[in-house]
Amino acid sequence: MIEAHGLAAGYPGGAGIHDVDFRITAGEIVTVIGPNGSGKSTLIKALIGVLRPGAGTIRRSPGLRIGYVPQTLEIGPALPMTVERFLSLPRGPGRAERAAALARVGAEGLEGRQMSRLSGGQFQRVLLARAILSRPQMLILDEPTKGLDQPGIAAFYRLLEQVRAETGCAVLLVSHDLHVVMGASDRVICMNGHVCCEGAPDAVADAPAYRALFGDAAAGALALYRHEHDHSHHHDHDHDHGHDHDHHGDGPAHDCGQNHGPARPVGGPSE
Ligand SMILES: Nc1ncnc2c1ncn2[C@@H]1O[C@H](COP(=O)(O)OP(=O)(O)OP(=O)(O)O)[C@@H](O)[C@H]1O
Repeated sequence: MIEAHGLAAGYPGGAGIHDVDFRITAGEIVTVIGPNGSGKSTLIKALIGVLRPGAGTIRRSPGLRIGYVPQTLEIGPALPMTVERFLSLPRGPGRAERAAALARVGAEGLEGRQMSRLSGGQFQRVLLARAILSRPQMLILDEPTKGLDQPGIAAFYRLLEQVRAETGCAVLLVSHDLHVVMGASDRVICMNGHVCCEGAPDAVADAPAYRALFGDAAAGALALYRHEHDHSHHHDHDHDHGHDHDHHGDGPAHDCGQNHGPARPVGGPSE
């Protein structure tokens, strides 16, 4: 759906990403992880075309419909806007379509509520409802679970899996929720200015670059992930969420070490 080679993109002063090869295919859930400032949002912006690459190539499937959920969207009380109004801008889908989108993301009945008065989890669901209204072939979400508690994060990931299963859309997301990411992604891309390592969650979890970047957080997330994984997935090809982790790159993670790019010491996945 999207393929990039030798991609560099950034800002005056030199911050950004370089030498990134990337691809995502139909129906995949791919998560980009990495420390603060490691270029995750920059990669997303380049892929969706709001940031012009300084080098490399990006190819998108012709007519690719992308539903984008941005990292931040401030709608304060100074800007009164109901959920219904928010969903009807700018494309103007019909009332039934809006209600169906809200129902699909588990936010039914919120139409009349003010956006500024939604809880964090409700707000994220409404953003997702808006993104799926364009019937995207790919959903791109930049830290959609920021500010949610653990059950909220897990529920949101289950929701993404459901939407993927129902619509077949690919999902590309940025996240700091290491242990949930490991359980819910087909493929993980670990960034630090460039792609440090990538592959199936198991393979990335074992990659030295991943462990070097995330330190103790990596070990903790891995232990939790493996524990949960043992109990919740049976690899029997009968999952109700319609995918199988074994389909996607179960070889060793591609690991190009951690001596390139703007690496800086990090104590954990988020500040
Ligand atoms: N608009 C901008 N102008 C200048 N520099 C920027 C801009 N946006 C981001 N940067 C810089 O580019 C680098 C990568 O930022 P980016 O937002 O892609 O990181 P990130 O991995 O998404 O971080 P976080 O986890 O904190 O959201 C950082 O050094 C950041 O300071």
